Amino acid sequence: MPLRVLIAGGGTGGHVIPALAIARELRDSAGAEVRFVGTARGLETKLVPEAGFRLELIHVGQLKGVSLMTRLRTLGDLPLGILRCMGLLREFKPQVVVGVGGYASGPAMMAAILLGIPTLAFEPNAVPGLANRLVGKRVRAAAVNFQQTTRYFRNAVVTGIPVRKEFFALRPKTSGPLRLLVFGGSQGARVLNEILPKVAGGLLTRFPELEIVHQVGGRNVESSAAAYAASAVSSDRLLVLPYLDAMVDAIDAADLVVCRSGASTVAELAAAGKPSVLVPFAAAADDHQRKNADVLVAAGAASMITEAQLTPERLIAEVSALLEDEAMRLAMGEAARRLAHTDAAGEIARMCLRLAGRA
Ligand SMILES: CC(=O)N[C@H]1[C@@H](OP(=O)(O)OP(=O)(O)OC[C@H]2O[C@@H](n3ccc(=O)[nH]c3=O)[C@H](O)[C@@H]2O)O[C@H](CO)[C@@H](O)[C@@H]1O
Repeated sequence: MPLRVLIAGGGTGGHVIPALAIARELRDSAGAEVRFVGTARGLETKLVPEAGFRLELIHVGQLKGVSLMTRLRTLGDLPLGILRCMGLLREFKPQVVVGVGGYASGPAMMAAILLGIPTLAFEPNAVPGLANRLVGKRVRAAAVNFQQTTRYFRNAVVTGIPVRKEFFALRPKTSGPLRLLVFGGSQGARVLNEILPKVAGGLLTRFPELEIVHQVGGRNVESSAAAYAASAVSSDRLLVLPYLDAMVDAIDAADLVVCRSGASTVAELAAAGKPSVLVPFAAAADDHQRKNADVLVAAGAASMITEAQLTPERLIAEVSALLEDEAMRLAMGEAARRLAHTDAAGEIARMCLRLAGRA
């Protein structure tokens, strides 16, 4: 009988993308049948079917950044969400349930715990989000990215973050046109969208070979185009995009990346061995993007500009210094690569097999 694994959670790319790396590994190396549980408003509705996995939807309201009424309603709906997950579990009969954090993760993990199905939590950030904090001490095992995170869980192992295998195959870039890649998280980043139009013109003039590719987020294409127009930046060496579907290719083609320091993003930069200028999202819970960035900076793999320090002058200075210095970029890329966890997906898949008694 094939191994069956249910992966629960989603919301942003930061939850869904590592979940897909785990799912592919379970399918390809263990022949497992993997299904997902998510909610209709998460990025899973796009990415999971595209990757060829089945997605079940449950209704879970929001708890963070919403009114008290909405929070109460979300809590009131929780038992129904758990019941619906228990129904899904009885039907699919997985031997393991993996919770990756985000909306659907909490009810699905609670349902699995109530039914006595082995659970594994995955937590990419230094301090777990709400869903994982609630179930942390009741899961059978957990896979985390930081040593300090192990204390929130039972049987936690530092595996690192699973990223798409293709990132590891990228080689340092030493030819082709000079390219700067700028992106926010899966939704873009407002501070980058505001500052790039103020620095792009100067950079394009200073580096006549330079191309800039800027991912602004699905909802921000028009406002960003207007901001570039207002700054009189118009060039066939500037490309503004809503979302990068082919992130591996985009990173491969870049000499330097300016981006946020979400957990998967920094794991991918490490796997790809790519130098970067990181601008942590200051409002992230427990300032966790800063912690993610600190790890790369301490290793000489990236430079960091906090939002408080972010000015056009500072950004131009950091980016120009790196665009001018290929040796420095290559050294940073090598340092990044040394931080990569090369087998996180494999380790997590083997943890699932052990929990299912298949090791
Ligand atoms: C604003 C916020 O709360 N962000 C959180 C969210 O970020 P976010 O969802 O941005 O998370 P990550 O940086 O972890 O991952 C983004 C993922 O989206 C991919 N990508 C991004 C842009 C694009 O155009 N195309 C594309 O494929 C990246 O390659 C990466 O795999 O979850 C992360 C993991 O819990 C947290 O560390 C972040 O702090």
